[in-house]
Amino acid sequence: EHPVKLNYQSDVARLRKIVINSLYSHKEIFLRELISNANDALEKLRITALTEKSVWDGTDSLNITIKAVKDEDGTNGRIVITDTGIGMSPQELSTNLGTLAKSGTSDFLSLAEGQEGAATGNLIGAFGLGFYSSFLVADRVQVASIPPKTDRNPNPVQHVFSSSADESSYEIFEDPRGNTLGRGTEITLYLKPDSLEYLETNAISGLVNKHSSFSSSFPIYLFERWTEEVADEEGLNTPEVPEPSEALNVPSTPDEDDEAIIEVASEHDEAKESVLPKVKNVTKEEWSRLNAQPPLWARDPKNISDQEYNLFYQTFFKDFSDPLAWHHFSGDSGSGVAFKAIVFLPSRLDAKFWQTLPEQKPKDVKLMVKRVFITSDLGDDSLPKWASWVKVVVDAEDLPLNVSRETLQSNRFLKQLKQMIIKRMIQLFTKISEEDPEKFEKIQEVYGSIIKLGAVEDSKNQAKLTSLTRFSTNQRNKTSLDQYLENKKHGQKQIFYLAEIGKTPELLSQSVFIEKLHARGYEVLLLTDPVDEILVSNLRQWKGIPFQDVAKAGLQFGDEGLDAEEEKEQQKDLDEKFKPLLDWLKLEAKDIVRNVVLSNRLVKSPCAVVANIDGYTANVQKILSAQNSKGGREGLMGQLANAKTLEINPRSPLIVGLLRRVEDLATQEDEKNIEAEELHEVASILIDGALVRSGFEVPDSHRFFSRVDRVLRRSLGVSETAPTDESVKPAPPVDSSVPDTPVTGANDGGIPDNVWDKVSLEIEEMEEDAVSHDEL
Ligand SMILES: Nc1ncnc2c1ncn2[C@@H]1O[C@H](COP(=O)(O)OP(=O)(O)OP(=O)(O)O)[C@@H](O)[C@H]1O
Repeated sequence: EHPVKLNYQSDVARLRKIVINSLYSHKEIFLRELISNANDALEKLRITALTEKSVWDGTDSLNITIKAVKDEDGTNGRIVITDTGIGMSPQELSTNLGTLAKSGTSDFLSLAEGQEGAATGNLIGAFGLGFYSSFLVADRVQVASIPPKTDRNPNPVQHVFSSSADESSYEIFEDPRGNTLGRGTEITLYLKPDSLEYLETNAISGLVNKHSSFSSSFPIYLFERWTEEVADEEGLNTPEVPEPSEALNVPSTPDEDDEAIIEVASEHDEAKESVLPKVKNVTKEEWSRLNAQPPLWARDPKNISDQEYNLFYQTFFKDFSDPLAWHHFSGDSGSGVAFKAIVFLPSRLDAKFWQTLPEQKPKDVKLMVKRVFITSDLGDDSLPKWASWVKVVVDAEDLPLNVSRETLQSNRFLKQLKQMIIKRMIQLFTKISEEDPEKFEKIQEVYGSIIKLGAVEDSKNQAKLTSLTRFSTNQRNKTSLDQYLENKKHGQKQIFYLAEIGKTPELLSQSVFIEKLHARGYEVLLLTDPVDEILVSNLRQWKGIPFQDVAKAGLQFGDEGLDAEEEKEQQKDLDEKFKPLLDWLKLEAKDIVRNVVLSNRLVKSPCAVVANIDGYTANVQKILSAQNSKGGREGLMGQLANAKTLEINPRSPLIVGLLRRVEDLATQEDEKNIEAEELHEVASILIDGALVRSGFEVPDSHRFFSRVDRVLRRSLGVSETAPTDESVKPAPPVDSSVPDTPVTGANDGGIPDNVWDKVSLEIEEMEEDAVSHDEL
């Protein structure tokens, strides 16, 4: 049988290129990926054997072996990774390794191709690049494989898949060595000159400990060979181990019992003690078990270092960055199922989390039973959207092992599991908030909005989650609602807040609405996150104290009743004094606001527009008009839009000046017309200015600016009526003809002009042809 040469599917070629070019700094992951494939193949064999006894009778061992082989001259070498798993037929070798069957691959590829190094690393980490990571360290890879005997395939034949890193094709041929494997797959990596460090067994055992001790529940053995000096005494000769077999040779199935070899080593120790021994060099070898430790989650947290957790997390959840925090615990579900679990908070959210929120489903809650992975789909008992990003491993002790999806779904354990994960997440957040302010800041950065979303979504845990929310205020950067209440002033019966989406807290803190509150020392929450205002209107109150939007009517400091009689008198005088201005402004502003009052919230600014209780704040109006532009609800909008009040500041000189002019107006009958026109304009600008200052839009910006222009003219002493010279040069007359030669110079320098010359020459020749044809 001749080798068959086949071309890689184009996606594979692209993926291999990305792997080779951009993952260089992560090249060590090849081993983790190949071990994880071997593990999957063993798992598949075991599961197939449940229904098809002939593939595995349960006696021979299921394991993974790794052997590094140096070339004779020591310059090059290869690593051979073998498993006794399900194996592949020649067709499977071709479809599994020569094509990419995964959905979403093309999307992934186009994403990865637009990114550099580290970013690609993250992407690929999330994607899992499997077999192709071989080419990070190998310039040639050979995969020998043979599936188990079955009724349909009673005489399987071992085949080899062979490919070089720089070729766009691969070969498949019958293994000239025959059926050396019996069953399973053997991958031989011919190492690149820059990857020869992996020929050292220490490097391999280091990597397996680092990345793979938790990625396989099957034993992993490493072939070790070393030279020792032993006493050269008769009868004590240790026979030399034969030299390593030729390429593609298979290591014998490792002895499950390593003890014998250790004994040899102790003999050597004794020998060393003898006086003047004759020594000779003896080559020794053994298969040593690498992943003897139980999986991390099954161990005692006391004996696990942070670094181990980090590495476990990275390997298990394929995330290249460390987790922000974790919680490792064991328990009993209450329905009698004992389990161990670790809840991890990743250090960042998926970039698309918020855009894809409506479809969010957790994909990293991994349910294991007795250390064997069962599912990460909890079906109906899935976590709520706000918590869907959490990464969890749960290992239950006594659910039936081969639970099907149906029985899983109806299992009480899953319902309890969901509650438990949420509970532990909140506990973890709370603990960090109490014990580690620095880390809590990081939590706020990544999960601040998520926690608020949770408080809105999850009514059962609303109080706990709300306690964990933090807000900027006019006085400090981050405050909890409880801290806010601790800081409230005597008599204060409202939690003051101001909301404007997309503004910075710094900008918000300069709003007219908090001028007086700020000057008097009251704290105001500054809400800039879209979910902030949703949360506040959802909560309505915290510990019995209602929230008060300071851009709305109804604001009370709470110490009004404490004012001295004298102050009340003063207020009454002011009301009386400004009555003419208030009445006049009410008429002027009747299309925009429902009322005009003296303000108790302004200090410096002359005026502001405040939404009535039933009206919309500028923030809400913006959201609504964005929605409204897509149709509907105009009537309500219009009606509620002027549910506003114009507040004026009686202490502002501008307002005092305006009062005086309005009073004069009443007395000076003769000049009334011009004067009234001018004042009308001032009032319009003042009202429009108040709207803008308060975050609203002016109803007609064109009119607004022509008024401003007129006032500017007046203050510059320029005639208000002097016309602007509006004459402009008109465009040339209509010309509908199409140029018969392309306009030179119109090609923006992209194509040189002489090319156009040639093109037009050809066009001319063609035209001549056409003419002569007609004449015929
Ligand atoms: N050691 C092996 N034994 C049997 N089949 C294997 C082995 N290694 C790979 N395969 C087959 O080749 C396929 C492709 O492997 P590859 O590593 O590229 O992707 P994957 O394992 O499916 O995905 P991922 O690496 O993201 O988990 C596997 O799905 C499996 O069917």
